[in-house]
Amino acid sequence: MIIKDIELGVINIPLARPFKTALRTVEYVEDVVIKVTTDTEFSGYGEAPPTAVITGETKGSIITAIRDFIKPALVGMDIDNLDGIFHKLHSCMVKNTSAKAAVDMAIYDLYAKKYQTPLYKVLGGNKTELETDLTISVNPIPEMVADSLDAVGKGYKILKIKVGKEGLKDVERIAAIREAVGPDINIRVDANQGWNAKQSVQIITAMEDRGLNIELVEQPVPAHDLKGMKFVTGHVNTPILADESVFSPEDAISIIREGAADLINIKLMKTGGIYNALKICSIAEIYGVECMIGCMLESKLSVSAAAHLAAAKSVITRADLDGPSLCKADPFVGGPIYDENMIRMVNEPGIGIESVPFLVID
Ligand SMILES: C[C@H](N)C(=O)N[C@@H](CCC(=O)O)C(=O)O
Ligand SMILES: [Mg+2]
Repeated sequence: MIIKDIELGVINIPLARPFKTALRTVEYVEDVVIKVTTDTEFSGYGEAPPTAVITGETKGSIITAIRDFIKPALVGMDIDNLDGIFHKLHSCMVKNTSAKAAVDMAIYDLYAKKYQTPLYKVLGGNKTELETDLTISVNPIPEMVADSLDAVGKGYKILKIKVGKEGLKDVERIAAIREAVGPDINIRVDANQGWNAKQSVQIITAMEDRGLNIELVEQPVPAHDLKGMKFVTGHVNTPILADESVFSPEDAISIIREGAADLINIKLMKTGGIYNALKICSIAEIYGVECMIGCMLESKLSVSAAAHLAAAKSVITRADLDGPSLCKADPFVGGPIYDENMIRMVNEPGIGIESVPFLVID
């Protein structure tokens, strides 16, 4: 099965509610989607969100990276030569991890389709369902309480609460949500780099002293501040999860060796796809560190690639795969079933997405 072409397009899906973090506010999923065609009837699909504030990529940069660098490197290669394909993918240019992720997942999609097997089984997995959290955007406290209660009413048992914009006031945010949802709901907190190290210790300690029972705090300090993250991890009891600080397998080794975080959030858009994400899984297994699988503002296509990875790896013990649930519509046919907090894997070959409606870019 020989790679013939990589077709590019864009999907535009409105979000059910504006998505607000310490880094940005977004109202649409407006992602690049690709179709890798071959000399057979099989095609593979991939998706890349332009998350400029995290990966540095824009819609334009993703399109250019794929069209001008990745496609010329991969056209003509045999899908069975996975190792060769991924070496070329990662050596044809540096960074541009979301562009690479879209192509990586389309290649895995094709490989699994060739062998008529669901991707998670090709990756060696046997989990048939995953439980995801739902993200609550950072807003005035009464709105966040209402959104949290709404999520719990829909069956979510894990909430990921966005904070990081108002310092110590975040303790009041979490206290109000904890009081409203009760003790049985799992609360994760994501500051998206919004605090400094000392502030983080003060805020997290205050949450601990008030008995708010937080499962973990995600990326409290700026991505580059490993020293600060290590300070926080060493001075609080709540587990610290590294997100924006870990893109590559090398980053994972540094964070773990430094003791800078307790947990790692793997996102295909940071690793450049499944190939490097598998390396992070192996590193985490060796060091006995658990991982979360996360997503950016992505639709069902790329989130499903991440779901396949999570279904394959026991070291991935937590899922933040709520992208499809945040979207107002699902334009795709096939793939895993997103039933609020539960993601159920299905037996279709590859990622499972049968068709991708997109606008073709010349
Ligand atoms: C969507 C997901 N739950 C999430 O919060 N992802 C990111 C932020 C993604 C973005 O800004 O697109 C995270 O920080 O974990
Ligand atoms: Mg995060």
